[in-house]
Amino acid sequence: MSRVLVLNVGSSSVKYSVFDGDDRLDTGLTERVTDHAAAIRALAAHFEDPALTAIGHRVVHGGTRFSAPTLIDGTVEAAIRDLIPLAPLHNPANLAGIEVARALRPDLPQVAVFDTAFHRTIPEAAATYAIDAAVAAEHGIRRYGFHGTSHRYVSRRTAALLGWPFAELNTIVLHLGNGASATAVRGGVSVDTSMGLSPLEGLVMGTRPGDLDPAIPGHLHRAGLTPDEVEELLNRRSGLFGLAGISDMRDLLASPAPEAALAFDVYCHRIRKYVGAYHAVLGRLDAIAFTAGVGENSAVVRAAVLAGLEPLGIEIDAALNEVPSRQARIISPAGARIAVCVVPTDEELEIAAQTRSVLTA
Ligand SMILES: Nc1ncnc2c1ncn2[C@@H]1O[C@H](COP(=O)(O)OP(=O)(O)O)[C@@H](O)[C@H]1O
Ligand SMILES: CC(=O)OP(=O)(O)O
Ligand SMILES: [Mg+2]
Repeated sequence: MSRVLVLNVGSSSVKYSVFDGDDRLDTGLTERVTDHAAAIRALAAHFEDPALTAIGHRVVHGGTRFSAPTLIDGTVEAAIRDLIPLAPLHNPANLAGIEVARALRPDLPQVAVFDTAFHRTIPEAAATYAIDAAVAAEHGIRRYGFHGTSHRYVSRRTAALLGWPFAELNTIVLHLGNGASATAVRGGVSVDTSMGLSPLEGLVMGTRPGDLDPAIPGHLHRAGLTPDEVEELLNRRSGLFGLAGISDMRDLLASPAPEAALAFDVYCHRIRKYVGAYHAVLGRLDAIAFTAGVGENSAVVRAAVLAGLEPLGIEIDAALNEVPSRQARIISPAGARIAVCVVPTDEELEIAAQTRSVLTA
């Protein structure tokens, strides 16, 4: 039996799990992380297990080069490093995880599982930005999409929950964590997603704005901010934090400040827009799945996002929505045309399976 340690280093959290096959032997979560390298080093004891056979890593940006899980060597590590400008909150932290793992267990194979991989199926019409085609080609400017490991896992779990073949179900997955993204999944395949070249586009997040008028960065630059200051503003001082000074949804919901109420409204309005857009992209919509920290735990957010969408066939049962549970579950009324579900993501389980698939291939 192969034993795999998985590291999932996100923008605000570090998660690890140890699996024997699909059995989770151990798991842990550090939240509200600012120093990722220190949070990873604190896990050193978990790397020492002599029964480990591999280490699997979540890596956020894989560019066009990686569409499958990949055994990490110096060349792969350099490629992940080259993509840092496109994922400045994530790829450095993912590399820190790889470096700590290599230092502690040079004897073990390490595998990278990329957030971008699931989205390599997005059609050109959705992946192409309407700018000068030669400039876009020269600079690799296209929609890559992120959280793909989660969108893949959750869309498959949603099909299992509903008893539908994965290859026939059309789903909108709303991954609402510190980073957040929406994906339209048609028959098991990602056909559009809200994050783009980088994990900045789309939904409002803890510290990132999501969609913006593209004039804004240039306007701020001409007003005196350096390009690095604009990047910093957009990655770390926007989103819920920019609007209300609070990036964590639990704290935002507990705040009585009017800025917090506005931030909540902006956050939910943006998600609603994407639900409508992806309903149109899919044509026939069968299911909406809420996942990740906010999506799994906040009944208030789920209710606000979908309120008033009954004319689209989208409805939540208020009592079912409020039931606290860690299980995948349906929260739409019995007989609803579109199933609304809460489906806990498990990026670590998916990364462990993909890690094993590389080593047994
Ligand atoms: N009970 C809850 N109610 C509302 N939000 C929650 C709850 N539990 C966690 N969250 C939110 O989930 C977000 C973190 O989600 P998570 O998926 O763990 O993040 P990451 O993007 O770092 O992986 C935070 O904004 C946190 O406040
Ligand atoms: C891609 C991304 O935003 O990831 P996270 O939600 O972990 O920050
Ligand atoms: Mg996450």
